[in-house]
Amino acid sequence: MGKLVEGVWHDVWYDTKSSGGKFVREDAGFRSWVTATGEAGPTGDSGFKAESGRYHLYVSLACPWAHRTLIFRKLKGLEEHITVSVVSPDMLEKGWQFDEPESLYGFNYMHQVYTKAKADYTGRVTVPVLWDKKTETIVSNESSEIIRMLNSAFNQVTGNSEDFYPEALRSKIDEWNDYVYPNINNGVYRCGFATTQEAYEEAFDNLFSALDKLDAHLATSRYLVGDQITEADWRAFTTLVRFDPVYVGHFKCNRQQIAQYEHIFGYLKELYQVAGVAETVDMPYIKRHYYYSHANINPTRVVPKGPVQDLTTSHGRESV
Ligand SMILES: N[C@@H](CCC(=O)N[C@@H](CS)C(=O)NCC(=O)O)C(=O)O
Repeated sequence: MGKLVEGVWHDVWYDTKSSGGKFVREDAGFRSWVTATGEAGPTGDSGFKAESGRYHLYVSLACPWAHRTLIFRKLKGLEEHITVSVVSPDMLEKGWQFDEPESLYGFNYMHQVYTKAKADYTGRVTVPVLWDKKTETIVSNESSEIIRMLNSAFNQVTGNSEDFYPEALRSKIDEWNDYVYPNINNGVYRCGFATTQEAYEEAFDNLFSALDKLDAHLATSRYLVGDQITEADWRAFTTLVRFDPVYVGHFKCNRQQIAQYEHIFGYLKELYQVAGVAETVDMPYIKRHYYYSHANINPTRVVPKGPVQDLTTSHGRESV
């Protein structure tokens, strides 16, 4: 784990001293958009037109943010149009690395992808990364924006017009995202990476009150926003599916398991059972990444065997 400073790799853990023991996630550095026409999106430069075969995703199967992009690639029929490289589950002193040299340039480390895009880059080397093979640069390393691109920019390429961010529901989706991101998606990391008791307890309380609220909402609402699956659900899903196998133990999110939440558990199973989604979930890889890579949290690097959890059984959500 570390970061680039003016293009040079430094092996440093997160600085929580300057924030009272709290983990604060850095903003992403590359913020352009692929669009249907190649015009600029809401931020960044123009010139990234949606074309088959032009783009490449760098992901970790463990990372909940990268996982979002894999789900959208799958559900939007983009597998034959956007290629993928998967990093090794083990993120060690040199950050994300590849088990085999990656296919585009033969790089062994993810930080080489960043310095290929910007030789003097300063910042964390995160996944996911959406790479443009044509101009040889990073389009975006912000998953919330990558999934919006995948949701709509390639519709003419794929003929798939399924919409997980429909105009009429946007304000409700945004509202849920703004609540779920700090308290749940990043909330588990704020528990696990806290370096003071106070910072941990604050994150823990926020996390479980948010999960309580989610459970109550899902008692009467089939999905987060009404009766159709939206982006807000996929953003929640990637954290919920990792919760019992990883976050309960490794990140000390142990007031209760998701399996003990009546409504969230059925909701998690239903999302898992959507065609194609289970194929994006690699639980042995996910567990190996967290328990092996964060040696300051788990110095023995022993990966727990449990829990035994079957997400393919009846979810019972039809009646909600
Ligand atoms: N804003 C980014 C966050 C991505 C992120 O933090 N990814 C983590 C893995 S889950 C990462 O690569 N961390 C490496 C690091 O912080 O050095 C996004 O949503 O795309």
